[in-house]
Amino acid sequence: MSSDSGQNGATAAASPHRLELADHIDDGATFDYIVCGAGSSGSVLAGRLAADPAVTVLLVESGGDDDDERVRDPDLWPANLGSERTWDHVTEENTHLNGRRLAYATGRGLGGGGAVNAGVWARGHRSDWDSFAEQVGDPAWGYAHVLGHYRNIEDWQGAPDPERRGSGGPMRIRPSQDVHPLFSAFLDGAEATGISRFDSANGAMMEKDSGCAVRDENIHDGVRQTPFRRYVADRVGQPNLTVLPHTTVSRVLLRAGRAFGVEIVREGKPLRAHASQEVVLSLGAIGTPAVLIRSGIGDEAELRAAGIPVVQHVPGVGRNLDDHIRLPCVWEATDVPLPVPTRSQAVCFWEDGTRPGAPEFVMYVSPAPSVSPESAAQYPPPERCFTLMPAMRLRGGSRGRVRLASTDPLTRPRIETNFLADPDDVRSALSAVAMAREIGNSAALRPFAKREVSPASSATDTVELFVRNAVETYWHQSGTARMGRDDDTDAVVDARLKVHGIDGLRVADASVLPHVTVANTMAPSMVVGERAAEILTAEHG
Ligand SMILES: Cc1cc2nc3c(=O)[nH]c(=O)nc-3n(C[C@H](O)[C@H](O)[C@H](O)COP(=O)(O)OP(=O)(O)OC[C@H]3O[C@@H](n4cnc5c(N)ncnc54)[C@H](O)[C@@H]3O)c2cc1C
Repeated sequence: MSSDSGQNGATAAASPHRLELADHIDDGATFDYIVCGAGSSGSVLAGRLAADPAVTVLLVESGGDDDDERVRDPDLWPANLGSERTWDHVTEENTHLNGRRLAYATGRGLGGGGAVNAGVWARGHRSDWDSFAEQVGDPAWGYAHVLGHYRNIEDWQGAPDPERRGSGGPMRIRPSQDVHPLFSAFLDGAEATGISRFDSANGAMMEKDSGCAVRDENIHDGVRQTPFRRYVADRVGQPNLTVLPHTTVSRVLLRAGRAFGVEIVREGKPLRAHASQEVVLSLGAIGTPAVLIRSGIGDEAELRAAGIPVVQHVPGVGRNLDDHIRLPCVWEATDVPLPVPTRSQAVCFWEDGTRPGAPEFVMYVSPAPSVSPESAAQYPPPERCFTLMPAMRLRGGSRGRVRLASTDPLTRPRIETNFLADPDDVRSALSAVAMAREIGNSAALRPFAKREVSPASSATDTVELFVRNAVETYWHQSGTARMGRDDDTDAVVDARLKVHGIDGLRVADASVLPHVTVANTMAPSMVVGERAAEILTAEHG
């Protein structure tokens, strides 16, 4: 392996954080496993597989290395948006959002979304995991089993909870420190609505219908703990692991119903890498369906229309795109000092009875304007303000779809979010905004709130117009290659993450989740990486 002379040149070579990454592979080189995508799931999987020195692993990533202050310092996370560290997808027009197109970024580079995100550690609710286990018919996806994965993943720094929290795992997790009074007031305001307060957002609270707490975060000594840094970086240099950045997977190589490698593009040149055991797609909920479709695995009518030879008719590929929608509501702030970093230190969850026992709503706070361009035009945010950001899950009728716009691997896919297509989701959005208004206008937040800016009304028509202009993604794209039972014709992979009808090909990332978890999706994506490692190790030794 030689030094990566990619984007940062000589200056970056002096950095103590710089890793000696591969800068080429031979055309036709063979590895036991090829893991495609070095994001939250792929990093966990590649790191776990490479722990066995007898196993060779190629980890391919389209983006660059992670030697970047915007990765290390979680307070700089917004600076990653629009940079080379993100795929800056833009959705198709959505008639339910007044024809708006949404910015729809995902992470790019070593660590993927886990290197650019806001550093919230949110593990998913018991009901999420139990519903996955039920949908795939395998208790190994259930909460009880997943708690074991979390105990292995975490090095928990908060109040001891040995039943639920791990110690000594790769990810150092702690409750947010030095909580600013704005966030304490937010928690007081949430409690005043009847929501109970918990010690941690990821302990017993993830077994209740509602709750509020200081958030947990994957930050240690001010440095973000990325899945890549914590699972892979220490193994870079091992002879059995090749990490190849700046390399894009164009398609899976398939013969007689079996995957035997991938076609990749590096510096504009196509190359092939072969896998003697398995190819795993961990390209995220937008990247994975795009590569499956380019490989001839997808809806046969769509493949034919794109001129791609049909290898396997799997109609669910790219469908069921799930996410949280975010509904930022703004208050002008008083002269009381506001926190400087834009990361929320508190969170609350609640349910509306759609899925009894499963919270549908989550809310964070930003001490800054965090609104869509259309909402900003309608309700200009003052210079000093804070934003309450309720978010909600979508019902089935509002799920979206990812399709190819071109067979070129670097051309953005077409993404339809379909947000708010289901009329019941409009009703839920109105109730989410009502809860934000109750907390934002509560006595607890009065010292911080000079006046409500948006929506500042309870009139249904006004709030509905506000909602359709305000909706934004929470960047929790999931579900586009979802797991399901063998007789579930819309599922893409089975409970063991194997692509239906194809041997030697698995998917391990947020795209396999049948629905988005209650809050953020990095930790659940890491569990998918852990499950994939558990499955592959059990099957291949
Ligand atoms: C701005 C932002 C803020 C977020 N905030 C939080 C948060 O605070 N907490 C939280 O839990 N979650 C957060 N998330 C979500 C979380 O980061 C993702 O859900 C999670 O990283 C998904 O993991 P993944 O492995 O499925 O995909 P990713 O982490 O996206 O990894 C996929 C990788 O595959 C690579 N790739 C894609 N296509 C190709 C190709 N053809 N060839 C080669 N490589 C390719 C990508 O570059 C990427 O590195 C945030 C996401 C974003 C974008």
